[in-house]
Amino acid sequence: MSIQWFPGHMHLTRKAIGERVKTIDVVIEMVDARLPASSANPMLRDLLAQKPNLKILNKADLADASRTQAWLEWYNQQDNTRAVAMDGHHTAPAKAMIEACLDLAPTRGTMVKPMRVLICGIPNVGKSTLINTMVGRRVAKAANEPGVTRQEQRFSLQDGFYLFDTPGVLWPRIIVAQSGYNLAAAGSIGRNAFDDELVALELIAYLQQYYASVLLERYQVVDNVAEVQAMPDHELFELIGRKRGALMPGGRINAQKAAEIILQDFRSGMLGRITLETPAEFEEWLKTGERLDAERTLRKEQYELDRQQNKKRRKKK
Ligand SMILES: Nc1nc2c(ncn2[C@@H]2O[C@H](COP(=O)(O)OP(=O)(O)OP(=O)(O)O)[C@@H](O)[C@H]2O)c(=O)[nH]1
Repeated sequence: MSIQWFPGHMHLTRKAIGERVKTIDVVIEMVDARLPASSANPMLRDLLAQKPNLKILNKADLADASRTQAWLEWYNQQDNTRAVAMDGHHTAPAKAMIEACLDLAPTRGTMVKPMRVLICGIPNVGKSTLINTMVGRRVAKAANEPGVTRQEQRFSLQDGFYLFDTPGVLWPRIIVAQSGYNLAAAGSIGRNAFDDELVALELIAYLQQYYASVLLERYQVVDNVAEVQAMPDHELFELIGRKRGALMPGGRINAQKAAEIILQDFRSGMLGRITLETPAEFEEWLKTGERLDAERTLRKEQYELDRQQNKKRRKKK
């Protein structure tokens, strides 16, 4: 699936982060606990390599608790990195973020040497919500549409602790195919950048494999888990659409409407707590993605070389 969503302001964001990070003590990258690796930003990884890093797995209330635990362990094994999981609407876990930053940069956090923290994350991951929770009132704009945060803002969270907010960012290229589907399923990429039906089918296929009982309970279109697992994904999709009234005149399935119902059920948590990737799974996807990407780059270079040679030949004639 190719994703055509890359607003121009993201180039500016990259530049702004590069500048800002020079005077920053800890960088927080907020990711979506339902898809931690897919919602991380490879561009940030390079920009921020030298700084202590706090990963916030946000929307943990929507994610599978045991998988969240596995991700926290995976991140906490990495150098210079801590990870916490939270629901950005609640104050107590949000405060854990302050503790984790002080742990990562123990010499900062006083009036003389204030802690300067930068919070980054892809659009819609929940940065504004967390800032509003931390500050105790609505200072950052939160919305259920990607890309609402724009200007950099600075917030004082307590004496000697400053939080800088950056505009929403996304990478220019998604190397892992599954990441595109997972981001789309979670609603983290702009509408019209993807095909809802395709995304819903991918989601169903994944749920059949790992969360079949969730599909059984929510939609009750077959009698047991084994039937959910055995059915081709498009047949299950159609049964769900019919059951939920996604029909066109004449009784044909309205695939767009069926897809929207399923995606909305996932996004709102109506399907239950679900995580779309594990650390081991993502490592596999990444290997495949990087191999395909290297092949694509090679093909592109070869094409460019051929083009240059043809041009020279034409000139000689
Ligand atoms: N269930 C749940 N929803 C959350 C959580 N945090 C944020 N949300 C919701 O996610 C949506 C996006 O949150 P924002 O705070 O606007 O996200 P943002 O990262 O500031 O987004 P941009 O402005 O696009 O950069 C809103 O509908 C929030 O209510 C959370 O921990 N759990």
